[in-house]
Parts: sequence; structure tokens; C-alpha cells
Amino acid sequence: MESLVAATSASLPRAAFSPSSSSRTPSVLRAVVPGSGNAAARGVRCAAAKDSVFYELEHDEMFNSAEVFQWESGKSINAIAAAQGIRIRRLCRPRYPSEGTGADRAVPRNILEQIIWDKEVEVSQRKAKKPLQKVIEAAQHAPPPRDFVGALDTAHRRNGVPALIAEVKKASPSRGVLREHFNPVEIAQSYQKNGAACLSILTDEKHFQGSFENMETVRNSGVKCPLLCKEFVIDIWQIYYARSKGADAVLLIAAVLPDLDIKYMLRICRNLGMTALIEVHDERELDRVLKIDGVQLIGINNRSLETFEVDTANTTMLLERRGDIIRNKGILVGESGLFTPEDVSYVHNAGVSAVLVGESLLTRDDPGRAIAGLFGKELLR
Ligand SMILES: O=C(O)c1ccccc1NCC(=O)[C@H](O)[C@H](O)COP(=O)(O)O
Repeated sequence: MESLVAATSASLPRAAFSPSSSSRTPSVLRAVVPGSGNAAARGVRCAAAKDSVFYELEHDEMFNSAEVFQWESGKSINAIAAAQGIRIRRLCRPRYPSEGTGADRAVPRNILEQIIWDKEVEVSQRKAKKPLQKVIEAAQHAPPPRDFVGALDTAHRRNGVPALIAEVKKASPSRGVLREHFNPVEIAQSYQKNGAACLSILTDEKHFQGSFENMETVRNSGVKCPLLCKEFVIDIWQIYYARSKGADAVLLIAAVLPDLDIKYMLRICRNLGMTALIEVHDERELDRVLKIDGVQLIGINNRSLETFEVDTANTTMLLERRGDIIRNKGILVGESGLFTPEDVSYVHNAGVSAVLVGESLLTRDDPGRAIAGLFGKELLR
């Protein structure tokens, strides 16, 4: 089968393959069959020859989902997202005057919404400088992707405690600057030396003082741990860009991305040989993600990205309710607010086999050596 990525880059209009662009260009078939956005024209969906790529797309569950039909009937991305319980809105510009601008659209409701709105502006500027096709080409020349899930699994078995994804972040909206002297390569090397299985590199500049350059420098420094690109992904462009800078995995946040975006982005990750860590905060997000095929890594974030409140009981609560189903899916990651060996044991007992930790390591003089303190023992490499 010709891959979606190949179809994207080779034969179809670029915009047609960006379900998360702010203009929300509708499905592939509408782009290639003028006028197919209305019900009558939708009959065209079944007209492609059996040997064409469009036949496969027409028969693809993704392109026949309710969400695609909702797009095609003109429903806005925010309306579709809201129907899935997503509270974070996109900074959608009105498509026609009657939609208005709406006073409430002008002000983000919380920090996550602010980050996403800033990200939309940032991504559109980056795309203008480096179009998708160029980033896809750059991704093809990147150092090969490494096995993120395999590294977590091996470390968990070796140490009998959750595998560590150690975070390289200078600052955060909730805590401000965590580390004045910030050398990403030094921190990454020290994490690796002290038993981290994987690393998470913050790439958002505005709110976390991170960068894609940090990702690239760490990747080129000889650090062997697989790297997660900790970014607020709203567009496939960012996934290709992360790969081009050497990332092995990307974060996808269920509080931000509708189901179809997650499915589509998962496919792109798979085609690129990358892993997606799908992050959830509550039961509703978890239930959405559990219905998606191909999810290998689910992160339960203990920090509300809307209020900043951290509560490790969130992991226990979600695992008590959905533990069996989640464990069958793959590896579970406990994220945020872990400071002591008791915190780590608590989420381990709840069922996680990996933890994502930033602040409690980064605020120590030597972040790598702080790992033993966090786990109550030295981790083997
Ligand atoms: O950390 C924040 O303040 C924050 C605010 C808004 C969105 C995301 C945010 N953090 C991302 C993370 O989830 C953490 O960096 C990660 O889980 C590590 O958490 P911690 O160990 O508490 O630094």
C-alpha cells in the first residue's frame, strides 16, 4: 500500500493532509475531487479505480470517520473537539463574516490554551520559512530513529522500578526558571550516566525556554538514550521537524487533539519509525485514547495543564478504573510532580512502568546524581 506519507509528499495537495491546520482543510477526497464537500458529491468517494491510491483512502476507516463527515459538512474544528470533551480551543479565525470574532475568542481561558494559540502562530511562521515538503526531505536525512519503547521496557525489567524518562527543561509556566545555568548536553549526559532510559527535551521556546536546537545538539552529542520531543503538537509539520532534528518520539496531548488528529499523527509517527506518547489527564481522555489502535505509550499527567495543580492520586484513580484495559495496550507512563522514592513507589504500585520527571531533578545541583535520590537507589545502565 502506498503510505499516507508518500501520498502526502508525492501526489496530493499539501494542505489536504493537514487535518490540524487552523483553516481545517477538509478531507483528502474533497481536495482532489472539486465540490466533493457536499452530500451529493460524497458519492464520488466510491468511484475511484481499485488500483488507485484514492480507492485505498476511500476505504480507509480514518477518512470515513464521523469526524471527516463533520468537517465536510462545515463543522468547525472547535465544535468537533468540543463534542469529544476537548476544552482547549484553537485560535480559529472566522471563515466568513457571519461567524464573527466573538469576544470570548480573544482571551485564552487558561495557560494551555494560551500555549496552543501561541503555537499556532509559531507553526504558521515556521511553515512559511520552511514548507512541509522541505521538512519531510530533511527528516529523511536525520539520524535513524531509536527504539523508545524498547529502552523503557529494558530499563524497567533491569531495575525493577519504573524506567526513567528524564526531562531537560530550563523553565516552565508553573515554576518559572528551574535552572539558571542550563547546559542541555551536560544535563543529558549526566542523566544517561545515572541510569535514565530515555530523555524528554522541551522544545517550546516561549513558555519553557526550550528549543529544537537543544534537541539537535543533544542528539549529535553522542547521548544514546532515545529522545522525546516535548512539544505542543498541533500540526504534522512539527512531527517531521522533530524527526529532522533527531527526535525518536513525540508527545501528543489528548486535551488538545481530536481523535482523528491523534490517529493521523500516529500513522505519521509509525511511518517515520517514531513513537508517540499520548498524554491524558482524565477518564474521558483516557477512554478516547483506549479506542485508538496502535497506541503503545500512554502518559497519565498528574498536573492539570489548566490549573497547574499536581496530584499523583490522579494516576491511581485512572488505573483503578481502567487498569486492565490500559495494561493490555502497552506501557504506561506516570508524569509530573514526582519528588521522592515514595512518590515513585506510589505510581509504580498503581501500575505505571515508566515515569517522566523534570522539576525534582533539574532543581538539584547535579540533576543526574539526583536520580538515585528520587528512586532510593542507584539505577543500573
Ligand atoms: O510544567 C508546567 O508548568 C506545564 C504547564 C503547562 C503545560 C505543560 C506543563 N508541563 C509539561 C509537563 O507535563 C512536565 O514538564 C513533565 O510532566 C514533568 O513534570 P515535572 O516533573 O513536574 O517537572
